[in-house]
Amino acid sequence: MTSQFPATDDVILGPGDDAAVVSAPDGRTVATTDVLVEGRHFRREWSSARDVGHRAVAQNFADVAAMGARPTGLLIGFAAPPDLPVDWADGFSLGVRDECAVAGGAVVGGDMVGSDTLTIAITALGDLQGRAPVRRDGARPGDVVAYTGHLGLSAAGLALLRGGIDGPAACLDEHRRPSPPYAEGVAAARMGATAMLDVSDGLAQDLGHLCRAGGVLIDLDSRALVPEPALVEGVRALGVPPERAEQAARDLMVAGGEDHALVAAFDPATALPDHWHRIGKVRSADQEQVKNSVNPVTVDGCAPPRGGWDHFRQG
Ligand SMILES: Nc1ncnc2c1ncn2[C@@H]1O[C@H](COP(=O)(O)OP(=O)(O)O)[C@@H](O)[C@H]1O
Ligand SMILES: Cc1ncc(C[n+]2csc(CCOP(=O)(O)OP(=O)(O)O)c2C)c(N)n1
Ligand SMILES: [Mg+2]
Ligand SMILES: [Mg+2]
Ligand SMILES: [Mg+2]
Repeated sequence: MTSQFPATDDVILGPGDDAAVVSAPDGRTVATTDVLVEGRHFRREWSSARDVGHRAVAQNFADVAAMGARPTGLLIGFAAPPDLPVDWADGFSLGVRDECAVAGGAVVGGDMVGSDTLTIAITALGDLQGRAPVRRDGARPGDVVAYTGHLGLSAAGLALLRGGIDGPAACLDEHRRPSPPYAEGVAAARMGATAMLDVSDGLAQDLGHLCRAGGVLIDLDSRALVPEPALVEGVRALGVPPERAEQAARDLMVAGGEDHALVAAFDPATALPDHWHRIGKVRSADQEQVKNSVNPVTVDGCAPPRGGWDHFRQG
């Protein structure tokens, strides 16, 4: 499984010994881990082995990017039932290899064990290149909130798969192989982003973490949340009537997760990096207000949609 993973300049010693050695020129390494469990995070009927390889890497390197770091190394814990076809493991490895090539990191090690449930536990490393990490707790009142990447496509893709609907491809593809804007994490850090995270659970939910960490509130501007045409198309394919499609798509942007878009706060005097879209503002709050608030994140001053899925269960 390991020989097909190419090394990069960061790899001093790759897989094969008791541990790998990855360079960290400035002495600051970002480390993060995420686990994917069959049935909860992916289904073999909905995603190919190669898709799952892509997604496993993307989910982890998105967290590296969200700290403002450059992806360097990956360690892959692969726990599989004994009857897992060898082809599946090979396909998974190809997906991992190809997503590593996109993100810029390398597989430096891992472990393979037997398990009743197919489970993939990845640890990802990144290089801060001498910068301070962009944390969740740095947003200040008055900051602009902006995102880059996709919002809502993956959630639409999941709803389409659940409904057995074969399209539009842009939604299904984003669910199967999310495309985090890795390089934008570094770009945002260079531009002085005050706080940042990747959207895995849903925009409003994840921005809630940023609010609670920073003791602030965030209000999103619905006019700035412009759904991409493929998302509106996906919502239409789910059976939402045309007059409600735009709003349903916007709700998916706010409530859907797993696209691994990057969302960050910036000082209002800073020009946003290219490809970033302004979607809201950080507001001041007293600590108790934030701690006790069910919805520290609002849209036009109102509670955000609770979840994207309800819309489609109706249809
Ligand atoms: N079991 C755990 N042990 C230690 N830290 C954890 C554990 N689960 C989550 N964390 C930490 O909590 C933070 C948020 O985790 P999570 O919500 O999974 O983040 P993300 O959505 O970015 O993957 C991370 O810093 C993560 O490392
Ligand atoms: C089969 C299947 N069912 C449901 C989902 C939806 N889903 C699973 S986990 C998740 C949220 C993110 O996962 P989590 O494990 O919390 O990742 P993290 O936030 O740690 O990156 C979502 C929306 C899915 N991806 N696949
Ligand atoms: Mg996590
Ligand atoms: Mg994250
Ligand atoms: Mg994560």
